[in-house]
Amino acid sequence: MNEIVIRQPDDWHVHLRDGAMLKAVAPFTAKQCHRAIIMPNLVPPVTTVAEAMAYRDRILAAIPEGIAFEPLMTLYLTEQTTVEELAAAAANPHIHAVKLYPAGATTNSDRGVRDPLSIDHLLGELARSGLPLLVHGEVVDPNIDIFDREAVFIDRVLTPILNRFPDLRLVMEHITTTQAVEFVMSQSERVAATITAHHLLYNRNAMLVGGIRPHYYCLPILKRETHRQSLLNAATSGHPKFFMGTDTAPHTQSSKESACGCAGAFTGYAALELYAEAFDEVGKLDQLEAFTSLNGPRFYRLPINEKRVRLTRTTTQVPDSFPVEDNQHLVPLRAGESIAWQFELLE
Ligand SMILES: NC(=O)N[C@@H](CC(=O)O)C(=O)O
Ligand SMILES: [Zn+2]
Ligand SMILES: [Zn+2]
Repeated sequence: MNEIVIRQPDDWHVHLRDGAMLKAVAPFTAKQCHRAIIMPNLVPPVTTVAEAMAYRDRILAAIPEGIAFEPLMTLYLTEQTTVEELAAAAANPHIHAVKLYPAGATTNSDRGVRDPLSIDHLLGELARSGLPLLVHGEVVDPNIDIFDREAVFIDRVLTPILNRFPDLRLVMEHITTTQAVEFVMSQSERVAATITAHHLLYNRNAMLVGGIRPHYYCLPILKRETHRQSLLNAATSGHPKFFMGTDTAPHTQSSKESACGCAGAFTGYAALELYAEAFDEVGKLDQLEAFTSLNGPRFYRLPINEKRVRLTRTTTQVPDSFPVEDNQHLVPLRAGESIAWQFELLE
């Protein structure tokens, strides 16, 4: 297959940041996706409905004229979040989820929740309203190896929470392991998962063999090949529990290429092309549309997009970097290499 036409996708996990970075990256996501779930881990985080509405306005102001893009806002759960704020979020048409970051688990998660088993009043409210809880699923226990943190989180945190709240709707974000695939499959339809393109395309060798490659460092960290195979099976299965969430997570070149570099990979400039490569690798391009454009709206109870997009098999060169501001640059995943597909929105 050298060409494929599918419904326009949505990205169910993006970091658009703020200020100059927002202006630099928002157009990329808006060019490909009609909607995107906007992660709230700004500094300081987006914790109230009022802050989410103000951030939404800044995002819309960063989208080029003539592009129809809908930011689907989320709130960042803290230990100070109130039940009233969550009820107001559920009643707001622009807020579509609430995000749980275990404190210290990832970029800008310091204000997250130290003990996710201590917020039953908040989880009870989400279960009542039906507003989905999106979870960065890794424990922060220093005794747990970084490659095991997702699997341990399932046993220690996710299982008890889901047992306590049978109505809670939950998305395990950016899953990276066989254990996560099996866990999500073992649950009812109220539990789903996003999968990134980079976790479908790469195992940990990409980050560590032949030199340490900071642009492949993201959290949860790339795992071994068997896990990548499980993710590929899940994503290309057509099962409605799995959908696209790029976790495009831009950081400036200087903050990535550092003795203590930030976690996050910038893939939003070519999200669909990268997913197409992964699906093509296993001969499953016919399942791409379910993953990128049908399963997400179904879980979030939103209509399917009307527009179509075309992917054409054409080798395209990836720039070494994109400008942000002044001397700041953004290095994309695959910088200086090529991508096998080209994206086009059909009007
Ligand atoms: N994925 C990452 O490695 N980084 C994300 C945070 C996150 O999604 O965990 C970021 O905000 O940079
Ligand atoms: Zn995360
Ligand atoms: Zn993320």
